[in-house]
Amino acid sequence: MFGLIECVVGRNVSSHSIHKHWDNIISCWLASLGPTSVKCGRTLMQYYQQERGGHQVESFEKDFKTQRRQNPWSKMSIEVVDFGSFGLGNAEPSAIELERISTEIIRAFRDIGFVYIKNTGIKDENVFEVMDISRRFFLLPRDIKQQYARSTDSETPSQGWIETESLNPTSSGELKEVFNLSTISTSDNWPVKHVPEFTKCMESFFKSSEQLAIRILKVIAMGLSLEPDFFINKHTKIGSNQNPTTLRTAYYPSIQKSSLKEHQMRCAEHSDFGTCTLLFQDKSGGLEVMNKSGQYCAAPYIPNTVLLNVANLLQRWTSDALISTKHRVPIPQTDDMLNSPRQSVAFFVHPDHNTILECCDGLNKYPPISSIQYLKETHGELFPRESYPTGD
Ligand SMILES: O=C(O)CCC(=O)C(=O)O
Ligand SMILES: [Fe+2]
Repeated sequence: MFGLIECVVGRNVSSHSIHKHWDNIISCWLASLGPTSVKCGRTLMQYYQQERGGHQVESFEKDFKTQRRQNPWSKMSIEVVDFGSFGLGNAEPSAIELERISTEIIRAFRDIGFVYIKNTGIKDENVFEVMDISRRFFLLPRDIKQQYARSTDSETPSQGWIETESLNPTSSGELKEVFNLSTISTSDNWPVKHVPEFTKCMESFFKSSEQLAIRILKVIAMGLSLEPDFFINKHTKIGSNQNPTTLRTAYYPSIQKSSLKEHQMRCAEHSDFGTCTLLFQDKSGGLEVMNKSGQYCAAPYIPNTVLLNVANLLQRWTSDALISTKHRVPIPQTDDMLNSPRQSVAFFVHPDHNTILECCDGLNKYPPISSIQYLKETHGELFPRESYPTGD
């Protein structure tokens, strides 16, 4: 799209015909809306405002909205739910208010599997602190980071630094590195010498994310007409080696176009494994979520929100009533974005290893299975050991 813009503006044509070209471009573009449309839309809107005067903006907005209605990707807009009354630091709100929150979240979970929640008590400044401190780790030399690499055959197979991974085996490798924290209050495997604040900052963010996740588990249960503690009781060992819940800080370096492999992504198409995920993106955004028609649309950064999504195990647990939706982070389109590193922080919520997952509607669509067995069967490469601690 931007190539096209430069190409047209670069031609020696009258201002009238530039506008005509723009109208054509916009019509074509609107007719073939793609994943980056939202961002392009804003840029084009600015063009209209700056170059053509306010009178055009109204018609542009009208066209844009009409086209959005006609295009399947645009049918997926991710709702923003206000969690303020139940945010961290607040006591439990009234039953009516809890019902509103749970109804709104479950509606989004049934529909597209993703929802933004705002006023959670976790602020952008907390998120950016994790990103700033972890970036200092990611910028260390490789041989130092290797000392903190995860070991998949340990009891905590996700803990530590991962240089590169492929969430989707058909992808050509992902352009990211990550550091995972799953067991807190263990003194080993922290780069204390190099980034002294790293441990404290990650552990503190882990604890706030866990507290928020517990509140979210409550509203999910209520929205499904289950006992409010139904899920909470199965997530009691978060932060220990009996539960694989993981806080992940991810660093996506800037990209050299010439070294890109075919179909390579920053984060390949996948769905998450566990109960649900809390995702925090930096201001550059970049995440895309698949809609029901199989098309990707942008799930941009929205200040002071958490992007919450259903993961595979919760889909199975709810007999597919809640949807674990595919998502990805593709290679950005503009040179500016290619030259900018990207960061995100995710909290992957999982039940305790020994939880027996039985379809919670009682209809037994899927046979009961323990949570750790499910992970071993679906992601054996990440959980290769014969057994993992369960506390039984
Ligand atoms: O970095 C992101 O925004 C998304 C990462 C993600 O989806 C994942 O690691 O599961
Ligand atoms: Fe994911």
